[in-house]
Amino acid sequence: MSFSGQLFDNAAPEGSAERFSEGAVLFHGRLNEYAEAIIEAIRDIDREAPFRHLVTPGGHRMSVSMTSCGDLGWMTDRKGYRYTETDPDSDRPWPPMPELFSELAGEAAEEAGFPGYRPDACLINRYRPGAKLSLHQDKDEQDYSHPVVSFSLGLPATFLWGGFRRKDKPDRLLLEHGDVLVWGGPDRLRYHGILPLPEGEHPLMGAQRINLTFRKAG
Ligand SMILES: O=C(O)CCC(=O)C(=O)O
Ligand SMILES: [Fe+2]
Repeated sequence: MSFSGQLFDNAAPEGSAERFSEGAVLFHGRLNEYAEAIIEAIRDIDREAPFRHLVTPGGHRMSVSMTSCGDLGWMTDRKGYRYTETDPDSDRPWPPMPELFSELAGEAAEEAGFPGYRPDACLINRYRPGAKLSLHQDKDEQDYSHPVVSFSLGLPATFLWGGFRRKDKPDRLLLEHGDVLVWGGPDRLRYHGILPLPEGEHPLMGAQRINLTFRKAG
C-alpha cells in the first residue's frame, strides 16, 4: 500500500473492511442499518448530559462539542484531561452506555483482532462545519492493550492517521456515515485528528458529523 496521502479511494463498497495498518481496520458502512437507533440513543443522552464545548488545559475552547455515556466520561478543563464517573455539569453519573453501542463496538473490535473488548467509556463528539480536532494521542486510559473503536455518523470527515510523533506527516482517510474504525495493538498510540468539517447537509443528521469513540479507560 502506498502511503502518500489518501489511503483509500472513496468508493469502497459498503460492508467491506480494510486493514490499513497492522492494528487498524476500517469497516465501511458497518452501522448503516443501526444509524437511526444510534441517533435516537444519542438524543436521549444529550437530554441527560448535554453536548458542551470543553476547555483544554491551555485555555482553548474546543470547536467540537462533547458528551459521554458509560461508567466513565472523558473531559477536560483548566486542570487537565481526565475521566470522571459523573458529569461535572450536573454531578450525576454519565448516562449508561446503550447495549447496542457496546455490542457493535465489541463485534468490530473482535473482527479486527481484539476479542473480549468491553468498553467502559464512550465519548460522543459533535462536529458542525468548521469544527476540527487537532493531532493528538488517546492516552488518558490506564491500559493501552485495549483498542479504540470509533463510529462515524452524518457528514463525511477527513481523518488524519499520523505516526508516533506529532511531527510525523499524517495520511488521510475519509470517514463516512456508518463507518467503524478500530485501532489498537501496535497502532494504539498513533497520533490522529480530524480536519475542519466541510459544509454539507446529511439526509439523517443535517449539517453535522457525530463521532462515538469507545475506550476501555479504567
Ligand atoms: O472524530 C473522530 O473521528 C476522532 C475523535 C477522536 O480522536 C477522539 O475523540 O479522541
Ligand atoms: Fe482521539
